[in-house]
Amino acid sequence: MNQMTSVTPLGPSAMLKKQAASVEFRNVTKRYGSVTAVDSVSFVIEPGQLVTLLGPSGCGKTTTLRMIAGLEMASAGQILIGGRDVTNLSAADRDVSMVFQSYALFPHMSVLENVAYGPTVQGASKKDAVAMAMEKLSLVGLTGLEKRAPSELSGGQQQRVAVARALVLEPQVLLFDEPLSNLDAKLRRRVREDIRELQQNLNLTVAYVTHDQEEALAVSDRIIVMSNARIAQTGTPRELYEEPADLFVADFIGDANILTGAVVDLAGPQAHVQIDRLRIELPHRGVMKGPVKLAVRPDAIFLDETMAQPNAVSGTVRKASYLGTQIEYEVESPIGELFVVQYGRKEPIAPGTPVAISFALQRGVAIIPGA
Ligand SMILES: Nc1ncnc2c1ncn2[C@@H]1O[C@H](COP(=O)(O)OP(=O)(O)OP(=O)(O)O)[C@@H](O)[C@H]1O
Repeated sequence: MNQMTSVTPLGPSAMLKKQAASVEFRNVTKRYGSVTAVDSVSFVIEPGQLVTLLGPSGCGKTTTLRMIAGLEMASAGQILIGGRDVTNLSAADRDVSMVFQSYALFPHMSVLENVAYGPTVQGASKKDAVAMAMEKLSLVGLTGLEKRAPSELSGGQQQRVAVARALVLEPQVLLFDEPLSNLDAKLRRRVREDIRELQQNLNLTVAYVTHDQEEALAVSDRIIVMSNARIAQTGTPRELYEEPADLFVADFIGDANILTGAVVDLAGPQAHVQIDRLRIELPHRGVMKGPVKLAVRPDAIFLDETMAQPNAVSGTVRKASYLGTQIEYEVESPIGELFVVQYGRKEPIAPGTPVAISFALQRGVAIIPGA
């Protein structure tokens, strides 16, 4: 594989600011022999949006990203960038740049040379290439470090060089393949915020691969959740968290208590759901009367020691962990073992204490259709 970050040629208009472009997959499939890595996937990334491809190892997200770049060719289907069919175009003809997980910096070149390399190879004069590189290094906050070798930089700084090198040819689309995986936990948060800020300030179209759901929730305009080579659900972070389409998404995005209940009545857009002694009303999302699964977020469950709740299930606290900003509980109840998170400065409820369990109905409880 070509380890050069940029896969974009420098055309005559490369010095001009380009418009962010859309990316569209129409029933795209990728097969490696008998393995189907991506199976008839369709989506649209709107211009100027940051969209993450999120899913467990082996679900097909890297293959999808590499097909946008033209580093893998689709076995079937159509890929459009900015409305142009690029399905059969090589990487060099797609106007796309990629930041690789490993950064792929040239160790024997300075920071400046690394960033100026792409424009130089593509025919820019040395002066223009240096000017373009300096501008991008300034954008990523590395002015002053131009002469250093990559080995003289921290992991976070190396990552920024990789971003500057991908930006320098002003591609229509920028791709990130697990960009934070070589950084320690503390840096990760800062760098992901930097990437998001840069993307928004420059109005870039970005496709971003991660298997970390928290990272995806934090940086994305929209998330494409993949499972077994297919799309499980596409939506904003909030839509995925609050209205997971199936048990896989409910479990993969954030923590969820998966409970069994029954729709006992349908009234307009609302479903009346019975879970033991709890009766709740939720938007029905196409469910029929009968058994359903519910995904209940840990912070949508309330525990009350007074036991005086009319619409509540009784339970017993089994474990309480005080974590500073939150207290986490394991609670035993007739509706199952519950994982509960409470925020705010409170004394933890002691293990063994009987509690009344109720749900926040406005948010954090979702019906899973078809479950
Ligand atoms: N070059 C290849 N030859 C054969 N099979 C491949 C090849 N590349 C990927 N695959 C297979 O395709 C499937 C999807 O791989 P892909 O790398 O896209 O997954 P991923 O979601 O990015 O996983 P990870 O998070 O582990 O990188 C996997 O089953 C993988 O083994």
